[in-house]
Amino acid sequence: MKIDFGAYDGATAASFAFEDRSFQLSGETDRLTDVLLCSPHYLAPVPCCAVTRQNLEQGLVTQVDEAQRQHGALVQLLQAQGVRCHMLTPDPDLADMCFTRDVGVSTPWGMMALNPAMPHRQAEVDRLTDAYRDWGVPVRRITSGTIEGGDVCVAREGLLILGMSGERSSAAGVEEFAAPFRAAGWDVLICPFHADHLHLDTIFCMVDRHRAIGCIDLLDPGFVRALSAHGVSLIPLPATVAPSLGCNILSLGDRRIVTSTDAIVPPLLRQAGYRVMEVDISQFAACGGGVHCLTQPLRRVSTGG
Ligand SMILES: NC(=O)NCCC[C@H](N)C(=O)O
Repeated sequence: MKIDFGAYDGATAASFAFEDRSFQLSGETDRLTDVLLCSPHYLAPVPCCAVTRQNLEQGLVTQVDEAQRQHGALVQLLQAQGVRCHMLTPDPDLADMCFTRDVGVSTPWGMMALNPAMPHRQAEVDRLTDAYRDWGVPVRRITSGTIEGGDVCVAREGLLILGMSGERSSAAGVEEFAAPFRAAGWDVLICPFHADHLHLDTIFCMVDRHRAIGCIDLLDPGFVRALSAHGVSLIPLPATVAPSLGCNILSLGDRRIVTSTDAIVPPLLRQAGYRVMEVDISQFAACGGGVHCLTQPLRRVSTGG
């Protein structure tokens, strides 16, 4: 039976025949087939993270038209790469709703709605679960502590990585999220980091099953050792790329990576043999989020690489 699922039509949800509602993924760098986004129609700077606060002090005013243009270009790039883009309807009361990454995560056992620490982001989860209910997508919800998707990295089959600054993701939230993974025998690495960096995905992202990029000076040394012990090598980045969201990349699988336009990260990744596609996300970076934050992968398929 076909169900209707919101697909991109420029700004709002539209009808799209979707035959399989079993969203799941087991690895952050497997081939991306479906992703959830939300137009930045109501994007506004909220002084809830260090980057936005600093930009506001310097007079930041968000340009929504330009944000929509940049977001549209990201969607077009994803579609051109064969990724189905599904859209949440933006809500005028939810200024950060375009950062879909933070409110839900696809797991090997289906969709998990998260529990953001920031009060102004909590209603985003209700919009997400409403949409999943309308689309017939089963979803479970985190109920204890707080956890935001920028701190979740389903690295590869058998390895879950979670960031925990204590401000956005708490020990209780992290443990509730990790429980089914631990029960299934996955290794779980927890990376503590300073809350100024907001989420783990601003300082660490996987680029394939055995390689990651990371701001080496901002990562916990114990975490870096544990990565190495799990066979994950790190391409070290300078700490300066964190606030510009240069480390916040999206793997499409098959050695394809979407990055922001940046002088450091794209050349490093190309040199390492990846196909890099750059997009201008300056309007979002000013509000604390990059390419990874703007995308909630729904399904990835393993290609065995
Ligand atoms: N994963 C991410 O790092 N998401 C960016 C969220 C930015 C938003 N202004 C926030 O502070 O929640």
